Amino acid sequence: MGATASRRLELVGIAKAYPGCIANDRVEMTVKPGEIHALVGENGAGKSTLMKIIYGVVKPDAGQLIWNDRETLIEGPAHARRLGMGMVFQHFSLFQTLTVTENIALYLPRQEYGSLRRLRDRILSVGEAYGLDINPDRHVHTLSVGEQQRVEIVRCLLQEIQLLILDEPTAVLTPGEVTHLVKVLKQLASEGCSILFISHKLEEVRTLCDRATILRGGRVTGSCTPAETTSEQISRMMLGDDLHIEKSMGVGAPGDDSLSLEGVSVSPGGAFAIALHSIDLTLRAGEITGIAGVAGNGQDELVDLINGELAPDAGKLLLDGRDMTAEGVLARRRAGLATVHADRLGRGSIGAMSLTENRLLTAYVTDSDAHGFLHWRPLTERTRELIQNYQVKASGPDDTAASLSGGNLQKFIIGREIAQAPKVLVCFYPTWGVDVGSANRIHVELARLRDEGTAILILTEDLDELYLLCDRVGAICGGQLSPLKPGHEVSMETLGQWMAGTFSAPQTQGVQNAH
Ligand SMILES: Nc1ncnc2c1ncn2[C@@H]1O[C@H](COP(=O)(O)OP(=O)(O)OP(=O)(O)O)[C@@H](O)[C@H]1O
Repeated sequence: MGATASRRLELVGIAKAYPGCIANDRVEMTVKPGEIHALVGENGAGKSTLMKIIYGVVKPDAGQLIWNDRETLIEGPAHARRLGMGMVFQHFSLFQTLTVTENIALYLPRQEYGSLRRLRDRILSVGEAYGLDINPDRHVHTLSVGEQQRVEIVRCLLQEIQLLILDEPTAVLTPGEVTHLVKVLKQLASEGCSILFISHKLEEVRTLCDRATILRGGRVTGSCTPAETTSEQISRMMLGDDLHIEKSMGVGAPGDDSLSLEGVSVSPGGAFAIALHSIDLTLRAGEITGIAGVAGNGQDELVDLINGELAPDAGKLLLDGRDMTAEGVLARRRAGLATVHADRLGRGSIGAMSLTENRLLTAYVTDSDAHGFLHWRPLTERTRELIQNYQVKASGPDDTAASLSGGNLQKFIIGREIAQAPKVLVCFYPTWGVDVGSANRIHVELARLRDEGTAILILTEDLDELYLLCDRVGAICGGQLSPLKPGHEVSMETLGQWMAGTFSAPQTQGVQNAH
């Protein structure tokens, strides 16, 4: 029946309210068989909620769902999967202590995969068929964000699938990986599988999707054929007429060395962790340095090393000229180091805690008084300011982190770190899942922080963002750092080669990185 249906999915009057917020307001939408359909909208517009309703994770307050021309009540995700739906969530639903194969086994009915060995073989063959390289034996906690996402995608492709829902699947992929994924999605669509795709990358929506539905404040505000619509027109449907995008971030005026790694090496902390080899890196006050790289090439280790969570085997770390190699996380934070982690709901925040409490997780150094006491009222007030300044969609400082949409949580976390005016800011994926307007605000704030003298390190796979923001760019591959050079001296092709590991040996790094 699925193959002959005229509508793979139709939503009629779908509504969902949370305390203090209407997440979906009488949403109407149709997805045809084999159609790649984008759902776009600002942070908190209700996109994830709508996807969760389709997939049976969230029950709507009202409305109907028509599946393959028949009204259907989705009882839950297992039911949705039996019907032929698969979903890749924004925050991965993987068990960290289990292997890739074990995780996927939990998701499929036993009769479908037989034994773990057979499942392992199927994972390998599906991964190979779609160019999604994953090792079925690795434990999920050893995988980078990008690798975990590949597991989620492969897991959906193991079943007979008629509708694949992807909540920002490309946000953490490199351009090469995105190209791969686009191929996979186009192939699936040509086989009749419909794709529902949430993305904040409007150019990607324009090149990939047949139709787009635009949500604003929980309501459908328009739909279009993306190839025939400009990104600017789509942005206006999403954000209204007040959209203003600052296109240039200016350039830094580098001052003194704020943080230096001198010949730092780290042996792998676990069976699958990446060793760092003789890293020389200097971050200067008033400068943004950007490091590109395919996920899982040592970025996590580099951040943990700078942060004080990973001790080096050799080499030195200097913060503001002080040797802090032997110091831990707290001492480094007190010395003015701040970090925005890749994992925003886990390391970046605690879901069950309020926004004020989450602010305190890292701001207690700046927010406590001279005697170490905390004063709740000013803290709440500062949290309220943070919510306003970064236009975080929340009803107030008492909201839990888990109740925020992904992009709004990202805005909150990055705003929290910027507000502390650190001397050094290390920032993983600064605008992951953030809509165009808010991404621009974050870029402007990062440039302002740089101009005030902070040394900023950005790790991202978004090369457009890297070139837009960074004064110097480089790449990390296999735990080795490429040269770092001004953006205008490094073409995207060269940077792509560096990401693939084609650059001079580490012995010469000190020379190449010298300014
Ligand atoms: N479990 C929840 N409890 C309370 N409020 C919620 C919950 N889930 C979502 N919301 C609220 O519903 C609104 C829509 O959230 P949703 O996650 O659907 O947005 P989104 O469009 O996917 O945003 P983003 O682009 O940031 O991912 C937000 O204001 C969010 O705070």
